[in-house]
Amino acid sequence: MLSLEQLSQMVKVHLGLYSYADGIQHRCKWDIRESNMSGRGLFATEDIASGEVLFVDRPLIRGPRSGNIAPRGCTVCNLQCDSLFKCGKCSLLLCSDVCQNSEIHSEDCRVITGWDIKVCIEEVDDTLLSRTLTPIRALLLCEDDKKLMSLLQANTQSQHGSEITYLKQYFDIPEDDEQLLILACRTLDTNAFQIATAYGKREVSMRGLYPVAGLMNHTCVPNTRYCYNSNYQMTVKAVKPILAGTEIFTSYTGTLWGTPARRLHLYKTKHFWCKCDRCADPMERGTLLAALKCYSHDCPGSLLPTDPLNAKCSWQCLDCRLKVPAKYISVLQNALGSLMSSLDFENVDQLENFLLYRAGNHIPKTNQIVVDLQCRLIWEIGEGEGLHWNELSESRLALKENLCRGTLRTVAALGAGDAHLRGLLLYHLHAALAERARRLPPQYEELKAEIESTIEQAYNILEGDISAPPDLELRYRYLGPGCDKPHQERFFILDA
Ligand SMILES: C[S@@+](CC[C@H](N)C(=O)[O-])C[C@H]1O[C@@H](n2cnc3c(N)ncnc32)[C@H](O)[C@@H]1O
Repeated sequence: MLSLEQLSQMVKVHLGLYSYADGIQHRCKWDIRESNMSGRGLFATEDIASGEVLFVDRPLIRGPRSGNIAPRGCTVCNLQCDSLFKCGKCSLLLCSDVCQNSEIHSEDCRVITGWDIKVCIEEVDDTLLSRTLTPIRALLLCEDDKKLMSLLQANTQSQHGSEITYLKQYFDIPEDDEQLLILACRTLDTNAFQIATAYGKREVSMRGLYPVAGLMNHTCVPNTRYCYNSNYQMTVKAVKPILAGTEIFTSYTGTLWGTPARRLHLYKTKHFWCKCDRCADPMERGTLLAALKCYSHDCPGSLLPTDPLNAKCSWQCLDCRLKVPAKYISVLQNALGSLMSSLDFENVDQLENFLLYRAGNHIPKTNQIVVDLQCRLIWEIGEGEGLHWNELSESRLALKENLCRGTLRTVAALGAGDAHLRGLLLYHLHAALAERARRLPPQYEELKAEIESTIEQAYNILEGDISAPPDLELRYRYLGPGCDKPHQERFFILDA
């Protein structure tokens, strides 16, 4: 078996930090060690400052995600569009002659047409082919990259790799290829990251196998964030100071999900029950993201798990101390699920109405469902169809500002540091404040400091991130600190 030292060296060659040819090793501030969490992990070898880049990883393979309900898109440019057609030779989905004649497609097509086909080519399920394309691309890797892939953890539960059984309905896949495909599926399911797409672009969701990032273990309040550039490179940065000797973590779940939802997701997808400090704290650092309304009708209190590390524990009301067994909690959670599925998430009027006037009857305002609705409204108000800045009522503008402030408080209470979500929320708060100042110029002096500091902090967090709002930099230049243009000119970008 390969030692950690050898793995470290392979990883550093992959990152371009180590060259076998001249034996030069560039410095980096972390190493791979045995982790108390599980298997191996990344550890800081020196103190790392907040915002520092830890590494820039590139994917061994990338391509569409494996979910059943993934929308259809071009397998070369990833765009979801109306002009999709199937390649006549391999059945992969494409959107144009350019994509069909591309090198990416000719390689994909070469692998698939190399297998004997069992049915007529038109009968091949293009959705299944898209779902299996990322592991198929593992067959194109050079030997060194195949070796690096094989060194990553690969969970072997039966769900991982089952898509290859379906693929075999259509193709006679040689044994060696099949083994590598199954390994790639397992390795991807254990390690892959969803790749963010450009802001507002209609692309299919993609995943990438980033071997260095894949060595990071999970905690529910991680000390890093990551972002992508247009070449699919992933930059991992510290979101808070990381002391030498400390483990470097990422998160495999949503930041604003409550503990039961996060733990169940981690168990189903990554096969472990998280026991981090946040999971162990019934109050989730005061955020109460999992809280449910007390079972007792006349009590305004919130129910929380008595022992969050035990999925079958009873819940207790913070006010009246009523204890509710786990089976009734599931009933409550299912009822909430049904209530939410009755909402039309595209309809901002309906969401706003539900949030302001109905949600409180069913759910505490700290619950993750309410927080999720709040975020949906934040992202839409000012940007969505019919909700552009010049179309907004005063009350909607004020609502956006309040929702941003409330969600920023939740993110801060969690101790998430300069997480990506904080950057986005600061950007949206800035945008709401700038719109207020544009409408009421006399208020500008009062708002100026906050307009400047929110866009500066947002810029520092989101700079270089492909999913950042496209006007981030312009806003930073015109509305951030240090701009020497007169007031009216600074605001011209909002009118543009
Ligand atoms: C992407 S790998 C992380 C690196 C892995 N430890 C290794 O040795 O390659 C993900 C797997 O690591 C394990 N893991 C990660 N974080 C964990 C945690 N907080 N607690 C328990 N297991 C964890 C789980 O088995 C999970 O499926």
